[in-house]
Amino acid sequence: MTQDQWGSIRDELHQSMGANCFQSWIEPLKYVGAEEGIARFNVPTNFLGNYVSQNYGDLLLSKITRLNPTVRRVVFDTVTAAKTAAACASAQDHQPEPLAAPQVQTRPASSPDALNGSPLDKRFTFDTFVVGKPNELAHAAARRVAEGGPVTFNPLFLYGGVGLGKTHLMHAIAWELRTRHPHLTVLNLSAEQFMYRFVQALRDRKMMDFKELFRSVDVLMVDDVQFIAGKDSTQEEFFHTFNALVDQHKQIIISADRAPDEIKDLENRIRSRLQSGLVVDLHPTDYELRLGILQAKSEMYARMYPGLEVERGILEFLAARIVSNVRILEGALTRLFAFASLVGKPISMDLTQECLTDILRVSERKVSIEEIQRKVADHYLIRHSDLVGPKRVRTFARPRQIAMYLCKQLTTRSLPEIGRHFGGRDHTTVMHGVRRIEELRKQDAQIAEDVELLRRSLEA
Ligand SMILES: Nc1ncnc2c1ncn2[C@@H]1O[C@H](COP(=O)(O)OP(=O)(O)OP(=O)(O)O)[C@@H](O)[C@H]1O
Repeated sequence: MTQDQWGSIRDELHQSMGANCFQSWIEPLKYVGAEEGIARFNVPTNFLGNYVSQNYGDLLLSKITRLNPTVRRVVFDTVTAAKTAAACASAQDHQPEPLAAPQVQTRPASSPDALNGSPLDKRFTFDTFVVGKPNELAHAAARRVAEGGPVTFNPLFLYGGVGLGKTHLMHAIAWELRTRHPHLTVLNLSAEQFMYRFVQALRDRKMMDFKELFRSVDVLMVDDVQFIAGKDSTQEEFFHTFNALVDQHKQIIISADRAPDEIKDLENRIRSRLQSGLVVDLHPTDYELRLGILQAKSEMYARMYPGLEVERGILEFLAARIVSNVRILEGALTRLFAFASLVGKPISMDLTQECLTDILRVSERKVSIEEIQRKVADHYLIRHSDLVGPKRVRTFARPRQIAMYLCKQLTTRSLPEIGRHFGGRDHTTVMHGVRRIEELRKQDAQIAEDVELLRRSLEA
């Protein structure tokens, strides 16, 4: 930031604070320069430095970062005439006095564009976000907002269940804006942090600062907005902040675990404000999206653990079995790679089942062997007795193998148990059947489609 730019910030502050306040607190600041992310000011007394830091620190930082996004901190050095003289004298003695001047600092911003909001997670970018049917609309809307053009829908309201990628998308927007429009001030924080800051500002009588800060951002992102339900004063302040930013055509992005009209104890005026832009939901993941995410993450892990890789069959198994949320899916893969590298074994199906027993048990869906047999028999228009009976003609043998394969994929039953349900067959017969279908799925499009159809109808 140049001295001229500081001059223009001073003018703005003069306007907004009023002459008295400005003369008391801002006029005495001497801007020294900005280096390595720190903007330095000299102040004549410790008291003034402390006061300005506590009461106007955030405001100054927000104005400075708008002009110079690399600045993360504002530091006030107390420079008195006596100290300057002492420093000169000691320099002449070649005994430099340690710089006794206390440095009063504003709290460091987590990253330049987030001011003091939540730090942005480096992993949460558009590049690492896997798009599928359940999240394609949310992804498209996020991309649109991240372009940073004229504000078309305000707010963008993203909602969906736990671990479905809301925070990931919000951070991706922030990263993208940072690259495309580095001059924009993006504040990203959770609704809980918003409330915390609000309460603190009330307690410290710094509401002016609070209001100024929130009204000075170009893009405001609030995660988990359902948190403010039932908290009346926070809602009130949020409402005013929201309106002020919308009036200035500043983009707001909100996330929540449910739609605005499902958030209880939310004032109606806020609810209708939240609905006034674009409301999009992230649907629960489907099999294809889970598989896509697993593939992307396993490629990443394969780079981190040279020599370890995971076969598609195992990824398909995990995608079919872990249906809860992406966080658990990721956790399973992390554990699998860490475990295999610790025990020094390749990632096999046995190792997967051993290492993930607890996750697989919790995620076990209530699909029974009987249900699978019934669906398969209906699909191929054969009788149940032929499906499990001894006849080896292909019209019965192929559906039987498909049913065995689905039992292995969708239940936690062991091979011998599955064998018992198929007319007391041996576990090696079941294993052969499962492997056969694994191969055929790659070679025979009709079988691949049948298996997929059956799996979907069993999962539904
Ligand atoms: N489509 C996706 N592609 C890649 N990773 C994803 C996707 N969806 C979610 N994830 C990952 O899943 C994890 C959980 O996502 P995130 O934290 O964004 O969920 P959330 O919806 O904000 O959940 P919560 O409501 O618990 O805060 C993150 O590690 C994220 O990277």
